[in-house]
Amino acid sequence: MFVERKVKDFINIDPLQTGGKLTEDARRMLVEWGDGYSVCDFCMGDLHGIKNPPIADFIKDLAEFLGCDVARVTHGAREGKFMIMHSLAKKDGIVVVDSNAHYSTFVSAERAGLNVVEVENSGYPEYKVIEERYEDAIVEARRKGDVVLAVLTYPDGNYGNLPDVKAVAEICHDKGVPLLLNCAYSIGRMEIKAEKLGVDFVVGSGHKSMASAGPIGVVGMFEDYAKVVLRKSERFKNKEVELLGCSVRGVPLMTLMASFDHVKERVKRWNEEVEKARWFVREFESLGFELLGEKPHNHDLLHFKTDKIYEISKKVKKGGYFLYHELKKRNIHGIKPGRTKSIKLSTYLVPKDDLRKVVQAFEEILDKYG
Ligand SMILES: Cc1ncc(COP(=O)(O)O)c(C=O)c1O
Repeated sequence: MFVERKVKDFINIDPLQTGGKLTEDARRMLVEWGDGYSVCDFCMGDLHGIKNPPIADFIKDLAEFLGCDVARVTHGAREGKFMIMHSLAKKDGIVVVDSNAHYSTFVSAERAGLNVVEVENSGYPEYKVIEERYEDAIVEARRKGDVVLAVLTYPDGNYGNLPDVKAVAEICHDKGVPLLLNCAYSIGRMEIKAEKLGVDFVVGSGHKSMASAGPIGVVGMFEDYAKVVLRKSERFKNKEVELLGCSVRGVPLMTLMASFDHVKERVKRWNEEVEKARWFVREFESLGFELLGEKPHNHDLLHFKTDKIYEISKKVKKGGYFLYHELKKRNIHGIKPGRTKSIKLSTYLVPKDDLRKVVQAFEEILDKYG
C-alpha cells in the first residue's frame, strides 16, 4: 500500500513541521537505510559506538554542537526529559517547571513518579516566564519534598517565548538544583550551548527542529550527571539502562546525521528568521489580529488572538472548520482545523513570498465574510 501525503507541496506553516523538513541528503538516506536494523551492520554492541556508518563520530560532534561533554540520541525530546527525571527521581521528589511547559514535561514527571511545582507565568498577553519566581517555587517545593530538578522550556511551544536562561540557571544553582533546558524548538534552529547558558542538561527534537525524520531527539549533559543518567547495566556492561541498551536504532538517526551539516549552518542564520517572523507579526497585526507572547518577538513560533475569525465562525455553516477549508483551497497547511479564537503558526524557513500569500489569504477571507 502506498499512501500519498496530499499536503506535501502546500505552503506549510505548521509549528510542529517547519523545522523538521528533510534535506535532500536526508531524503536519500531514508531509502538507503530504511531496511530494519541496517544501521547495525557492523555493531559491536553499543549504538553510540558504531563506526560504520559513522555514528560514533556523529555523537561526538553532536556533544560539541550542544556545548556539552556527552550527547545521546533518544526517541524525542520527551524521552530525553523522562530519562533525566527517571534517573534523578527519589521518593517525594519534585520537579520545578515553568507553567508554559509542554504536556510531555508533566507526563514525564508523572511517569518518573515525581510531583510537579509550577512557576506561574505573567499571564495575558505576553505569558512570560518570570525568572525570579523560580526561587520562590523551589523554596515552596522544599516544604513538600526533595527538589531533584528544575525544567525551563526554551522556547515554549504555545507562545514561542525565550526566557532568560542564565538568570534561571543562577537561581537554580544557588539553591543546589540542576536545570534541564527543553530546546525542542531551539536546538537546530538557533545556537544552543549548554555550557554558555549554564544549564546541566539540554534536550532537543530532531523531527521538530533538526531536519530529521521522526521519532528522534537529542540529549546533552556533562560528565558529573552522565555518570548517573547514562549508568550502565550491571548485567550487560555496555548497555545504558535509561536508553534500554540502544535507543534510535534505525533510519531516523541516519536522517539526523545526513542533515547535521546543514543544521550547523542554518543556526548561523537565525537572526534572519527572527526578522522575518517580526515582519510577519506586523503584517498580521495590520489585519487586526493580536500577537500573544513576548513583544518584540524572538522566535518563529507565533500565536495570534483572532477575534475576527471567531466571529465569522459563529455565523457560517461549517462553523470553526471554515478557516481550514478556505486555507486548503489556497494550498496552505498547518493551522489546526476547527481553531478560530486563536491560531498558532511558524514562519521558520518559509519563503517570504509564501508568507505574503498567507497574509493575502487571510485578507481575502476577512473580506469575503466581513
Ligand atoms: C516545547 C515542547 N517540548 C517537547 C515537545 C515534544 O517533543 P518530542 O516530539 O520530540 O518528544 C513538544 C511538542 O510539541 C513541545 O512543544
